[in-house]
Parts: sequence; structure tokens; C-alpha cells
Amino acid sequence: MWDSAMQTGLPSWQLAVLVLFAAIVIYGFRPVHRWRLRKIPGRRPKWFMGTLMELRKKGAAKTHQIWAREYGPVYKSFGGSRPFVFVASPELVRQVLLTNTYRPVFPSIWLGREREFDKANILAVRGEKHRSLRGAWTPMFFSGSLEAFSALMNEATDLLLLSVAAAAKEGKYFDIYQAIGRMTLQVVGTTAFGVDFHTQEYDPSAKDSHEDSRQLQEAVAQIFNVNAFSFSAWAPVMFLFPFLAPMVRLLAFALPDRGLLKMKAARRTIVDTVSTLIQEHRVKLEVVLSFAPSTVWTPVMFLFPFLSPLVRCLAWLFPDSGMLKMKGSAQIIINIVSANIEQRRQEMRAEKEAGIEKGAGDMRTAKAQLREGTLEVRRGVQPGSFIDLLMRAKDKTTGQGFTDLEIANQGFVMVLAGYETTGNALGFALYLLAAHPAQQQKLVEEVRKFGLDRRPSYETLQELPFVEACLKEALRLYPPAPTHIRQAQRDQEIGGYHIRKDQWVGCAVYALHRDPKYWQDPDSFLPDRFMEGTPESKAVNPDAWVPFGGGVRACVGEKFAMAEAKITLVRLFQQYTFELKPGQEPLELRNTITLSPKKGVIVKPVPHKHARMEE
Ligand code: HEM
Repeated sequence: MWDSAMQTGLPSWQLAVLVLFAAIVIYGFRPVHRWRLRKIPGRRPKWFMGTLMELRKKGAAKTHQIWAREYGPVYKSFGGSRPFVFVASPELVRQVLLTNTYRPVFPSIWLGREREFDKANILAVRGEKHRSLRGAWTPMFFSGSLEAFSALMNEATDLLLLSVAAAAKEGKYFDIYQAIGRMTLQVVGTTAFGVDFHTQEYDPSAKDSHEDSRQLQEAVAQIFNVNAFSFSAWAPVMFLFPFLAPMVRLLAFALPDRGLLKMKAARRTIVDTVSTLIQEHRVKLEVVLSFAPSTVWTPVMFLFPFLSPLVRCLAWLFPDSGMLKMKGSAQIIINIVSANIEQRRQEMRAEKEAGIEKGAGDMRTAKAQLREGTLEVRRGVQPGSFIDLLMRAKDKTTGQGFTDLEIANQGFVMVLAGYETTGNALGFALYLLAAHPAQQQKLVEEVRKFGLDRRPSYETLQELPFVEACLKEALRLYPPAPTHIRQAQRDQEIGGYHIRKDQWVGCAVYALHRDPKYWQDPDSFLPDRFMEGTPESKAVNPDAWVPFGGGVRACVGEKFAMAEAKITLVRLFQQYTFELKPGQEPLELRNTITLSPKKGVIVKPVPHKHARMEE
């Protein structure tokens, strides 16, 4: 090179700069990828940015809809310089989700402790480890557990109804999407840990807001409200130069910018909350397990029962190590139990002072607890909660229990996966119902038949098919997870095109859900499509509805999410109808990792004529 530099008369450093410049220019066009995907239709990628600008301008969900209409069920796009192949037909989406030739992708910008943490994520692990973790998650969603959780879901809705009642009393519009987000966070908190995060008491303007709850909520919001491409200056670099990822990770680790630090702090808040709870619970579990230590006095007492008063005295005077351990354990248990009893006593006193009999109206109970500040009933991981189940489960790959890091990660995933998605689904459903009064009326009729004072349980939810249909239709029109991304495990065909091993392949869910080939009148809100026996339902291809993904990686929390959403709708519509504030149609969408209403959902609750207004 240097010889040739001499021959062209250019100094060698100038030639080096020239070569580097040419390499960057050429790399920006990604000629190799363009060549490999040349037969697949799609937009011409712009230099370096690929097709990102269009995605950013119109929003990812809508852009995919446009592309799918223009190019058909298989098309390519370029996320920076990373090539994607998208599929948008029921058959091809099935192929990607159900066959074992694609694996999930879980890109991570983190290094060090953060990266170690990510490696334990159920979304990231593969093969046996995934099977083992998934096996540990699954019992949480058996009907028995869901029946128990439905009581907690009802309790959380009691508090949501308080905010609705406040808005109704003043006859004003309010953002029900935000209120619902606080409720779904409370639900995952209580079901995952048995801990009330007090999220619904959080009112940014109130002085006595719970600091923990505020931090946790902000942390979760911080993680979700980022654009994967722009939350840190390092993110686009990683996107644009995927082959430099290890170096970018190192640089980001050494020189984190504000965005990265904020994100890290948010993750830490969640992880620390989760880890503290786990550690507290582990101590309790160890105490329980060590409650039967061996002491020499036990066999003596067993063999000479008639000497038991004497043995008791001797054991008290001369305790061995087993006795001492037992004494310590008992004390801890006594402390825990008495703390709980004391809390419950306080709560009962507050109820009595407020003239409330237990069960005489849970909403009033909750309100009284709020007023009295005695709502903190559950503290620490509770028996039967998700984390408790995990702490007792065995990892099939090692035969051992799961590590704290793994358990903490599952709690972290549960908070993240269960809070935003369900909140968004409910937000969209309420928007659609408020925008379609005739459908709303139909739902109210079904709820009326079910009973206006009846608390729905997991089992009785079956009596509410139209509520379910409304939710399914909302998930069709606005899937909270608008794309599912996979990576090819080997060279293969998709829709008649050849793709190579490691190619990223996406399922364009939003586009599929609104494709007129598979849905009649696709942009209309028609819940009857999901009602058995209706003419609309006959036209539905079930494979064209995939808001929860499919195959071994399908959403493990689907039944949980649907139960929570249905309970919330039933309880809301038992008392109110909702009027949409004018000017919100069509709904503005925020496209980040999830799809959500950009400016909330502003509605006015109107109590049913007969409904008793809460004070
Ligand atoms: C309406 C609400 C929800 C929607 C739309 C939703 C959607 C999804 C989707 C699409 C996937 C698969 C992603 C992929 O294939 O790449 C998924 C996975 C998952 N979801 Fe959900 N989800 C919801 C609620 C929940 C809830 C409430 C929980 C927990 C209680 C949960 C826990 C999970 C977990 C753990 C996975 C990973 C499963 C695995 O990889 O084996 N989700 N979810």
C-alpha cells in the first residue's frame, strides 16, 4: 500500500484516510447484504440509515402496514445497516414462530453485572435452560393460581375505581390510561411478590406519595419509553455497525452517556427492589427449613415421655446448638408473624373506626385504608406468590434451586412483561369502547346480565364472552407487541425466498392484524368477529391473530393478562360508561418496544343512573 502511495504521489497517511473513507462509504451501502437480499422486495435502503427514517417518521407499526400492502407477505427492511426480512401472512408467521429453525434474539448493550443479569432472562436463554425456566413459570398460570390471583386483581381494581369515582364526581375528563398503568403495576407487584407497591396511591402532586412506588414506576416507564435506536448515543452506533457490537459495548461501559446512565439506574431500581424482596424472603425460607434442627433432647423426650417436664427443664438450662438454632428461628418467625398480626390489627381498628364491616364493601374498605394509611398489609414475598414458587422450584438443568440472580431476573421480567403490555391493551380497549358507544352499550348489557354487584372470579369470567371479544378485537387493532423478531438458525426458505443462517426475521403483527386479505373491514372495531357463531366470526382465520406470539416462546402470561383485563373492564362497566374527549381520533401511537397511546386515553366517566356514587 505504501509503495503504491509513493507511486500515486500521495503521502501514506492521506491514502490511509482515503481508504478508510471509501470503506465507510461502501459499508454504509452494505453491498453484501443488498446483494444477498436482492430478490426480496422492499424499500431501497438509504446510506447508513437504511429504512430507519421512514420508520421514525410514520411510526413502525404503520410503516410495516404500508410496506406489507406494497410488497406482499415477505419484504426486507434495513434497521440502520442491519438487514431484516419481515413476514406478514398467517402461514409465514406460523412458520417463523412454530418451527424450531428460528431462535429469539435478545440484543444487549450492557457489560459487567448488567450483562450477567440479562443472561438469566427467560427471553434470552435458550434450549434446556429455557425449558427449565419456562417450566418454573408455568404453574403460576394454572387455573388454581389464577383463581387466587383474581381476588388480588379485584382488589387492585377497587383502587382504580376510586380514581374513576373522583373524576366522575367532578364530571371531568381524566387520563384513564395512566390510572390503569398504576393498577397493572400493582397487580404484578402483588402477584409476583405478594407485595403492594402502592402504585395506585401515587399521585405526583400529593406530598405524601410513596417514594418507593414513585421510583419503581418511573424506572419501569424509563425502560419502556425509550426508542431502542435513540435512548443513548451508543445505541445507533451499535445498530449501524452490528459487527462492532463487542467494541461498542466496551466503549459504552467505559464512557456511558446520560441516556445509558439513566437506563442503568432504572434497571438497578427494579433489580434492587426485586433482590431486596428475594433476600428478605430467602432468610424467612431458610428459617422455616431450619426449624427442625436436631437436638439431643428430642430423642430423650421421645424415649422417656413420663420424664418430659424434667427434660424440658434440663433442655432450657443446658441448650445444645440445635436448641439454640431453633430458639433463634422461632424468634424470627414470631417477629414476622406478630408484625403481620399487628398490621392486620391496625387495619381492623381503622375499619372499625370508619364503621366498616369486613366484606361490607371492599371499595369502601380500601378507601378507609387509604385514609388511615393502613394499606400496607402485605410486606415481603408472600407464600404462594410467583417468587415464592420460584424459590422452591428446581432448575432441571442443574438439579439445584434457581440462583438469586435468576429469580431476581424473573421478577424483573414479570414486572416489565406484565405491566406495560396489559396496561396498553386495556388503554386501547377503553379508547375503542369509548369511541364506539353502540359496542360499549352491548358490553354494559352483558355486564348487567352478569350482575352489577358481583365480583368476577377467574371461573365466572367465562360468562362474559363479549368482554373477551372486545379485548381480542382491541389486541387485533393495537397489538401491544407489534413485531416479534427471530433469527434463522440455518439457511432456509421463507415464502419462496432463500435466507441465510443468522438472518433476522420479523413477524409484522400490526400489518397482519389489519390486512384486508385476512380481515373484513380491517380498520373497524367489530368485536363480533370473536363471538362464536356470528357471521363475522366465520370469516376469521385464527392464525391471523397473534398478539401473544406463538410456539414455545408464546407469551406465558396470556391467561393472566386476559383475566386481569377482563376483570378490570367488568368492574369499570358495572358502574360507568365512558365518553371520549373529542379530538383523540385517530389515536396517536407511540412506537417504542411496545405500542401504546402516545397522549394517554382521556375519558369522562358517567355513572349508570342506578349506580351508588362513592363518596
Ligand atoms: C396483553 C398483555 C400481553 C401481551 C400482548 C404480551 C405479549 C407477548 C408476546 C408477543 C410475547 C412473545 C414475544 C416473542 O415471541 O418474541 C410474550 C412473551 C412473554 N410474556 Fe407476555 N404479553 C402480555 C402480558 C404478559 C404478562 C401479564 C406476563 C406475566 C405475568 C407476561 C410474561 C411473558 C413472558 C415471561 C414471556 C417470555 C416467554 C418465553 O420466552 O418463554 N406477558 N408476551
